[in-house]
Amino acid sequence: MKVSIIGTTGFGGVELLRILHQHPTFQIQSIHSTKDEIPIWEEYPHLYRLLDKKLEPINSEQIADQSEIVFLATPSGISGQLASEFVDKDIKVIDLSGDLRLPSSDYKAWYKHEPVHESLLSKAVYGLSEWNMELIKNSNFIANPGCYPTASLLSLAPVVKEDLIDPASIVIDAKSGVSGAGKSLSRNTSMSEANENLRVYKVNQHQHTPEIEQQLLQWNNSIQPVTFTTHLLPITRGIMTTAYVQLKNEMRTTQLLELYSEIYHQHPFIRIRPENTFPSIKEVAGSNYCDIGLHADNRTGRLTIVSVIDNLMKGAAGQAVQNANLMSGFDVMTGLDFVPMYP
Ligand SMILES: NC(=O)C1=CN([C@@H]2O[C@H](COP(=O)(O)OP(=O)(O)OC[C@H]3O[C@@H](n4cnc5c(N)ncnc54)[C@H](OP(=O)(O)O)[C@@H]3O)[C@@H](O)[C@H]2O)C=CC1
Ligand SMILES: CC(=O)N[C@@H](CCC(=O)OP(=O)(O)O)C(=O)O
Repeated sequence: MKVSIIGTTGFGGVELLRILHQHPTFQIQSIHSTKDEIPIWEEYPHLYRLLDKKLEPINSEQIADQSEIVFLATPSGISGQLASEFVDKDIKVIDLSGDLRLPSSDYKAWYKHEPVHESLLSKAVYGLSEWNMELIKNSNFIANPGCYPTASLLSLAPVVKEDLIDPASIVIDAKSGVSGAGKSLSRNTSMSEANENLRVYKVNQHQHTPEIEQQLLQWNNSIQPVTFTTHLLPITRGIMTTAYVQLKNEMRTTQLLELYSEIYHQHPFIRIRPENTFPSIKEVAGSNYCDIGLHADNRTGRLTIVSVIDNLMKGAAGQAVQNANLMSGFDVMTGLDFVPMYP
């Protein structure tokens, strides 16, 4: 199947290249950029002699004629416009941005951009692979989830769906490596500011807050607004979310681990860690895994759930290819069977 990438020179785009280059069924047809028409290895020398492709201008007609799947690894505000040029044609579109994940009013309030037209928005399926599998399989248009929502939602889904927690008690403490901010230079992600530092940012204003709440509410309509706080870690890849929730009734850690293991049993990318072990970011780096560890504190009645992903893989390009696999009728693992890059 022929696939094309727009926004190829960004961190999400170049991660898509890494995955798709060795995918057994998807074939990279064309790669697109607003930049000069140069070989991709001139922009990314690690691809020298591995990928013999030139960046091409974004000509939607031509891309639509040549591709069966288009990945949009473009910024919010841009993706929505580009998507509208493809969705009515008979090709599949997977968008990595936040443009198609939220209702217009929330998008406007949190992203501060003009939302896309309702007719386009209504066609997009939220691509949280493990939980929206059937909808994804039957869709041609995917709003790939944000990186933080992926880690947070996968960790909270079982207790929220099973109605085991006080719905007003959710606190998510989240930390990300700097590649989450994309390739553009910024002061906070510069070496001198980020290295040997830990910085909190967008306190109570992060654009992923409504995305998390929206999905939690679909699972359990009693859920109240969540506290979601993001921090910048001095590492390149990876996200850790630590969720704190109040259990409605006393439960043992073993019971909860059994529940999580049962629920995620058939989902190869979700690894539930044994009791008293917790995942670290490096244990999933470079892979599409989401690893989850948890502990119920019987002193406080609170449950602590730790979830780690690679923001560029399960948090972006990896989940996008997982969704493309689902849309194409392939096994989810196809082309995504990466062992984490440890150490
Ligand atoms: N980084 C991450 O961990 C995650 C990112 N995302 C989302 O994925 C998308 C891509 O993120 P990321 O790769 O990090 O971002 P980057 O900033 O690294 O790259 C974005 C790319 O978009 C292209 N672009 C910029 N402006 C335009 C435009 N006007 N028209 C067409 N293309 C344009 C650029 O490519 P060129 O210069 O070649 O045109 C640029 O390289 C974003 O929406 C981001 O929010 C989602 C989850 C995680
Ligand atoms: C570390 C870092 O800065 N991360 C970014 C993630 C942005 C992102 O993925 O944007 P979407 O809204 O399109 O999903 C942030 O926190 O804003």
